[in-house]
Amino acid sequence: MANLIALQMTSTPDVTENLDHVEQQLARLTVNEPTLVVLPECFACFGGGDKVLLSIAEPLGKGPIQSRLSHMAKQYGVWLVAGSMPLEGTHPDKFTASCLLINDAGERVTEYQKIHLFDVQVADNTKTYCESKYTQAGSTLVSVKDTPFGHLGLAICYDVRFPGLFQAMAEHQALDVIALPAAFTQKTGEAHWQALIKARAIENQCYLVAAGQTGIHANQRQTHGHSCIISPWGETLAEIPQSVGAIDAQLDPTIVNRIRRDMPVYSHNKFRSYLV
Ligand SMILES: O=C(O)CNC(=O)[C@H](CS)NC(=O)CCC(=O)C(=O)O
Repeated sequence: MANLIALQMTSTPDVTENLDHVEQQLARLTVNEPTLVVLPECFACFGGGDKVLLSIAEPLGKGPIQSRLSHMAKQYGVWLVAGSMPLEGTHPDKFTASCLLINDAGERVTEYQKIHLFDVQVADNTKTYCESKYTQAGSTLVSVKDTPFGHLGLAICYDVRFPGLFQAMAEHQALDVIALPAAFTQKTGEAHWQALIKARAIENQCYLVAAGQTGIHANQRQTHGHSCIISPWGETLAEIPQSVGAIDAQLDPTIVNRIRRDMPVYSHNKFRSYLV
């Protein structure tokens, strides 16, 4: 057994304030089994604009944000999926939206760079989202086999709309958990969030831990919240509507195995590419 946790936040442009908040939440946990804590997209800095994000972008493996995350993971004995944070890319005017997986010894296990960027018109007060203006898209799928949580897949926010990403991660081995840091808009979240996260959990027959931003941010953007932990059968195991805080659920591998035994969609699938 293992424990799955999502932190829901209303992050501000102030990095120290946001990291202090993460630390307060971690300090409250009782950890006596492997614990995965998923932080929202842009947990360290939100609503300050792209110049601020560019100014705090760190090289991979170096810098105050990564160093503090590593200390916290070790001190509180948890695995961290550090939402997304800006890291220096290869383009001088852009950063990557990077999700770091840090183990309970404080070591970086992997980095995933958001692949699908949110260049979308939304009928809210922001109207035009153009993430690619300041974000350099990733192009590599990242999942990690053999974690204490099984085969763990990483995806960020808008990525959840592209089921092919998850199918590709599961090509050779089914996913056991999907970690999904997010900052869904209030508008699109109301319409689609729950259906999307449930669909990804059901079709992959895996746990899904979705950690969201919530509330109204410094730039007046409103995010949807509704952080959720979904079971491999599509049940909502834990949910926090629009407040700030933590939710948790148990990961039980026997449930995953039973669902896959009774309904073996993974082996029934005629569209896995190596079968075609
Ligand atoms: O740019 C930042 O400050 C932080 N990044 C985000 O908030 C990102 C890109 S704008 N948001 C999303 O991907 C929302 C997706 C979404 O809402 C949907 O798919 O409906």
